[in-house]
Amino acid sequence: MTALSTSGTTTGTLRLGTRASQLATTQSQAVADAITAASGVPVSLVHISTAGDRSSAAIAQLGGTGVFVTAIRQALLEGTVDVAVHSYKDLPTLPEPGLTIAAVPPREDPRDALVARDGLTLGELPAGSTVGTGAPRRVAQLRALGLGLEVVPIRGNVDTRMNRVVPGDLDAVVLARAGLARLGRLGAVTETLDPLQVLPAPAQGALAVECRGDDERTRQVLAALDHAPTRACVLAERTTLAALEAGCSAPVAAYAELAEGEDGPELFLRASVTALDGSDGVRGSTTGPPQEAERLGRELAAELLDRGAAELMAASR
Ligand SMILES: NCc1[nH]cc(CCC(=O)O)c1CC(=O)O
Repeated sequence: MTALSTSGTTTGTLRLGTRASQLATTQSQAVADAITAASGVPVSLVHISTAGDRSSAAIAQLGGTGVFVTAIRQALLEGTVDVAVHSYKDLPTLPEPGLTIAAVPPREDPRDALVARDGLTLGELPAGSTVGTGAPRRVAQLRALGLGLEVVPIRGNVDTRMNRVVPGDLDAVVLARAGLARLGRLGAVTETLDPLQVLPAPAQGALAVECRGDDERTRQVLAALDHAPTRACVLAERTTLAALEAGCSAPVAAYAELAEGEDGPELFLRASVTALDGSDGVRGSTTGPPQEAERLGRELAAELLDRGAAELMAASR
């Protein structure tokens, strides 16, 4: 197939805006390659600097992970780029006027991963061990395990965080397995955390490929990358988060899986809200057809709110 010449540039090349971090450029390049493989359309990467990259303040203080997204979306809306690839879990739950998520590619393993000294697992770390993570959801769930772990707030890119596991610094860090997979760093993982212990963040491991809503040609090109099962799971998880009226920095986890049931595909959705100090929490689950992902998310959130989720989140602020 040959490239059509109706994009924002005269050459037919799609311009894909990306942050300069290694994770962002790696996943952007993977999507760029998939676009070209599926449609023959050439894609060029354009680096964009965001407030989150320029500051080393805690993400929560900068206004949440949305800081990584704003500058990229601005470039899309201004027309300086045609496509953006986001880590889906970093996107605010409110849709952005003028933009559309044109593709949700197949998801990576969404679970969290432990990178610990001496090959240790979570259960093998002695009480008092230091475990680094910046995400309130991970902080709360790690404390709730009751293992006596000392959770230490850290941030920075994947390599910066992994490099903290050295004698005299941290005993372990917890990261998204998907980020390590994309960077080819799975060899450092000492345990993939069971969702029964640490439930992943809504949309963790998934990508959102975004373009302007009125850019029909780009929408059509990107549609070839869409994976309906991933889209349904992410929709269920993010609807739960939105219905809890929680931001991305609330200690909220949600994880949907698709399995083949007797009457067709079944979506199994779990969610939790945990007090930041780990002293209390609520968990719930529901199942139903993937076409009803939004209803499942709303109903699970309503159940958790009934059981005290709002109070847990308020106490965690
Ligand atoms: N919060 C930052 C962030 N946003 C997306 C990923 C990579 C994994 C993913 O796509 O979910 C990470 C790193 C991490 O949580 O360790």
